[in-house]
Amino acid sequence: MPPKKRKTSDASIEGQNGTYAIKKGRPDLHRPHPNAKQTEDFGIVLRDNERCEAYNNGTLERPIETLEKACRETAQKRQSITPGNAVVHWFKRDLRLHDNRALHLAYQTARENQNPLIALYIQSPQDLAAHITSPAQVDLSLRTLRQLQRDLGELDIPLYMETQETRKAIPRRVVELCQQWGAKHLYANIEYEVDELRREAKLVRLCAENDIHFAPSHDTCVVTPGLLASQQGRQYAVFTWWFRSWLAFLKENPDYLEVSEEPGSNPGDARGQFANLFNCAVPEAPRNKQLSDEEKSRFEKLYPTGEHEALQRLEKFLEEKGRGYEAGRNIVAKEQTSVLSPYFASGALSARTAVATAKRVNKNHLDRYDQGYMTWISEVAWRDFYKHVLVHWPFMGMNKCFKPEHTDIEWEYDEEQFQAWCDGKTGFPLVDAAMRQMRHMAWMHNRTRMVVSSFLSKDLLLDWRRGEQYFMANLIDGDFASNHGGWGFGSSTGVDPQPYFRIFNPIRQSERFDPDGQYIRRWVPELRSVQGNAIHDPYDRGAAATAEKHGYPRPIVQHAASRDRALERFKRALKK
Ligand SMILES: Cc1cc2nc3c(=O)[nH]c(=O)nc-3n(C[C@H](O)[C@H](O)[C@H](O)COP(=O)(O)OP(=O)(O)OC[C@H]3O[C@@H](n4cnc5c(N)ncnc54)[C@H](O)[C@@H]3O)c2cc1C
Repeated sequence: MPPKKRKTSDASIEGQNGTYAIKKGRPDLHRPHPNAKQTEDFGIVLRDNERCEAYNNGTLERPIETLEKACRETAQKRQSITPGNAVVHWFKRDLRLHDNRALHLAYQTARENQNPLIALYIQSPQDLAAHITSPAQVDLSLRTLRQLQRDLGELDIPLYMETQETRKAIPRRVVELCQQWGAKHLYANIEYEVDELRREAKLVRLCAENDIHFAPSHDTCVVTPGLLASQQGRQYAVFTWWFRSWLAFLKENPDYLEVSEEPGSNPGDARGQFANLFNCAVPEAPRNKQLSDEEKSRFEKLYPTGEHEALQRLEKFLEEKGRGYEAGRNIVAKEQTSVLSPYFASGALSARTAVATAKRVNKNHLDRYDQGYMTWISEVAWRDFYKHVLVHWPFMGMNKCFKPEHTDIEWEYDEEQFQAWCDGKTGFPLVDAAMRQMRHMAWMHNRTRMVVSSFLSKDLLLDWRRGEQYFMANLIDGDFASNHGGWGFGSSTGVDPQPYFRIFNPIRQSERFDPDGQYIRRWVPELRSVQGNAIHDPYDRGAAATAEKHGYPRPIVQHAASRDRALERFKRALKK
């Protein structure tokens, strides 16, 4: 059955009917959650559950609706704006020329009006701090900007970059720059996090007041958030149903997989006209986001810079590993996955291009022919799914769980155990290997992300939000929606989660997904000489002397007892 279209959103943000209004001055929305005292020590602001209810029953406007309303209410004004002397594209997490919706629109407008196109990037240390962006990701973005500047330069398009310390100042600054350059048209792609949507809404109004045409574009998802709904007109909370609807939508609307052309060269003498904007210095990483020289060169080797690399990796992966993906993707030592997530996160690669390319090599099918390609397409769809979820249930971006009762679970805050988990010293070899892989590569295999998130939240019963934060602070592919979604799955507190009573046994997971211990031996040198099955549980399987000799820690918890404790704690909160 084809999906019904949701009423509150569309591929174009303009022309919608808003039905919600913010009820201002509601103290219930600011009341702290009973667990807030404990979480605030870890920078986790936790409000009571009324906020979720307010979004769910429509008495609190969603940030996407705030943006839609701003676009709707300024639409008439926008129509009256005449072309200026330039068109601006504001790059954010869309650092590519290929298949970039807003950039393409910007170039079209520039060409129609014989205007030069100017590209803009603003680094905001406050934004990086708020999103806990890892130094590895900051470095990748800055490297990508350098590459982008070169590519744009070949088209005579300048890339102006600067740092704005205060995130609140950004909308005003963007308008100022447009005015300085005589630009009457501004383009940008929408970011779906709560603060970003609200900022975008503010900018839409500010631009309209200042005679600048700005209506941001949907770009980062293959299918725009808000377009898929169940027969009852609701947002799906279960991936399987949502994915069916996603596939049906793309079959009905194949244009959603059409990639946008790259911009062409600027007309006339753009170099002469905007000479001071060419050769702009790429911003420095803020102090607390800097890498050592050794880390820089390590990450650059692991994740070479830019969209050309991303597109090559995509083609190579599909050609060499795509068919074997379904069979091999869970074997953690096999390196059967694409490792494209850093490029999706920095925007060097669009999800649309990824799915369109996979469809092409899969004889033009999304859900037939080769199982490897089909599964890979469905994995890329998970990325869309979690963004749809965040847009519809914005409280998920406010430290809340999908179901309010899950926010009531009583978590532990044992610092020593948390540190052992971070350091890869829990005494559970697969968990430790994974945490050390992340420390070295700023990346972790999906299977082990599931294992370590389950271990933190169930075996250690530590607040999953601390793990979520630690991942963001360390992953090169940190992406709020996917990370939150993954942690919601592992801790059984999110949408479509692992049921709370199904608790991964880290030793069993190790036997299944690293059967010969190759991954463990690679990342845990203390266990390299351990033979056979003992690699999964050295202290209980006759390799205690070797493990001890090399300083490998004993397990910090007993899985069976921890499991019982977790079940009891979940049941108590869920009143089972
Ligand atoms: C606890 C936890 C935290 C996670 N945090 C992040 C994160 O911060 N950023 C991030 O991009 N992914 C995150 N994921 C999802 C997934 O682990 C990574 O996307 C994947 O491991 C990246 O490797 P790859 O590019 O080789 O993936 P492939 O297997 O090649 O998949 C291709 C692409 O599909 C997408 N994808 C695959 N699996 C998922 C998934 N489960 N959820 C969402 N998208 C998916 C990614 O964009 C990925 O690059 C998390 C998963 C868990 C369980």
